[in-house]
Amino acid sequence: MQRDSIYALPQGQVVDFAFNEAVADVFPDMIRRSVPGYETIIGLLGVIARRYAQPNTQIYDLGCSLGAATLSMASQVRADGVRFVCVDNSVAMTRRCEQILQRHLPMGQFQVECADIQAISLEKASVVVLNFTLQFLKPAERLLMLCKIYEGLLPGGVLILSEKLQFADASEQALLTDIHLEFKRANGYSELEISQKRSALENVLIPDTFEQQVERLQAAGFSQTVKWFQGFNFASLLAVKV
Ligand SMILES: Nc1ncnc2c1ncn2[C@@H]1O[C@H](C[S@+](CC[C@H]([NH3+])C(=O)[O-])CC(=O)[O-])[C@@H](O)[C@H]1O
Ligand SMILES: O=C(O)C(=O)Cc1ccccc1
Repeated sequence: MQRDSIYALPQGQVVDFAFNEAVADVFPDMIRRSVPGYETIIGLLGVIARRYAQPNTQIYDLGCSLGAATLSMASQVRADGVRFVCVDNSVAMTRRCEQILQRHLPMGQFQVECADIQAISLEKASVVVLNFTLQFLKPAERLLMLCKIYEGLLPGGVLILSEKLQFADASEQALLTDIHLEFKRANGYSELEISQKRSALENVLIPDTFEQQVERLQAAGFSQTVKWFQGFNFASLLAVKV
């Protein structure tokens, strides 16, 4: 695995974060050292998918990056005739994702598409995964995305939604942000790396509060929403279409 040193040297002017070739090259290391609980979430979302996957349906991995969520689900799901549809709008990611999935899954069991997740249509979905992807859409566009997912889900289907959280309470926000910084330091990131990446993400990753997430899921039609994981300021929810 290649080590992430993208923000190790001073960058006169830090440009907005993008999922380009350089990021794709180091992505597994970057996300593991940046998102507390990432590997646990990947493993456990496979267990959730196993419960909700229905025979002869599709499982969508939206903002799939290198396909980690799909690989976990493919190893867990037992239902017959399930197809994985992996979508990401970064060519750097989808090219690598295609190669990785080819090594692990039979052809015909998956499809990788380079597209904006807002532009695709979902069909016969029993499981939809948004693992740290919704946070990169413009806030005003997030509800419409969830409405589309709700429409595409079959009855009894599930959305697994993982997001970086913001907190309305200032002291909770300060504490969890601070512990997240400590987590990054503990994983070997320098103060320069941490601060340059923070600037790069400032206008790109805009977190919502847990309350906003639940309200929006309800507005989209989901009647049951459960938070099943939280690691500091990162959480994962599941929302069921009854
Ligand atoms: N509008 C969009 N359309 C399609 N893709 C998008 C869009 N916006 C962002 N992306 C893609 O969403 C992914 C977000 S990373 C997901 C990790 C993965 N789920 C994992 O479980 O390893 C999370 C992170 O890096 O914090 C990137 O690959 C973007 O190109
Ligand atoms: O690094 C951070 O602070 C994050 O919020 C997570 C992240 C992880 C990988 C790419 C972009 C953002």
